[in-house]
Amino acid sequence: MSKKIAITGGIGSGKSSLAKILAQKGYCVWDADVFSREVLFFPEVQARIKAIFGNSVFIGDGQLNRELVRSQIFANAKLKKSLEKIIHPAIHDLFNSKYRELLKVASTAWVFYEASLILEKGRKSFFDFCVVVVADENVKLRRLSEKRNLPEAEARKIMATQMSDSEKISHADYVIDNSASLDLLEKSAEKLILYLSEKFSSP
Ligand SMILES: CC(C)(COP(=O)(O)OP(=O)(O)OC[C@H]1O[C@@H](n2cnc3c(N)ncnc32)[C@H](O)[C@@H]1O)[C@@H](O)C(=O)NCCC(=O)NCCS
Ligand SMILES: Nc1ncnc2c1ncn2[C@@H]1O[C@H](COP(=O)(O)OP(=O)(O)OP(=O)(O)O)[C@@H](O)[C@H]1O
Repeated sequence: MSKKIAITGGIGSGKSSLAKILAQKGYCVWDADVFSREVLFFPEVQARIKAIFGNSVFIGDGQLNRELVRSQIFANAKLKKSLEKIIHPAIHDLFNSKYRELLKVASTAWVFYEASLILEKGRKSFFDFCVVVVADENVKLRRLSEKRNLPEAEARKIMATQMSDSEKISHADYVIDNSASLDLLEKSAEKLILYLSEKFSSP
């Protein structure tokens, strides 16, 4: 039986790093941030975003000016909600249509789905299993600033809109602490696979 396994966690916790390790091990891994970039090219999605944010949020080739939208939505909860109301249903539809296609050819595949807002949006029950990645706040802030060039003040603003790690942990089926090295994250990924293989029997 196929399984949908959510990987969630706060900004900078290491979801993408865990997802990358799993993909390197050959698992099927999808990324909600990639889906969100894809749906942003859908004409109906662009039209609705333009109606709220104005034409200037799209630059050449129909690309979203991400920095501009980021600065607007994390300073204005109403705008953030409006954007999510447009993008999230489109992402959900894309997931479902991809999942249906996958099941036609691989009915026992596990799909790992990396997405930041699964718990905030009450989407846990859509998945068979939910992995929460956490890391110490200072570690997340340092990584985001040094490796992603995201200033601490901006990172904190985004964190303030997300569920705290302690609350996320209370909803998790499995928790990975990624405060230490990438080698240790790889070991945690291996342990996770062993756990899932016992729980679900191998894919
Ligand atoms: C605001 C946008 C344009 C900023 O783009 P940018 O390239 O700077 O960031 P990126 O998309 O890589 O997101 C980085 C991280 O920010 C956090 N984040 C993004 N959107 C949100 C949100 N709506 N609420 C809370 N945190 C968010 C997540 O932890 C995410 O992993 C972009 O994040 C976006 O379109 N957000 C709305 C869609 C959404 O909710 N995405 C997140 C889940 S799919
Ligand atoms: N254990 C680690 N050691 C060192 N650097 C790490 C570790 N884990 C992640 N990083 C780095 O920290 C940054 C944030 O990690 P990552 O992108 O995996 O987080 P994320 O949870 O996917 O963030 P976002 O919510 O923004 O998508 C990245 O630059 C990544 O390379």
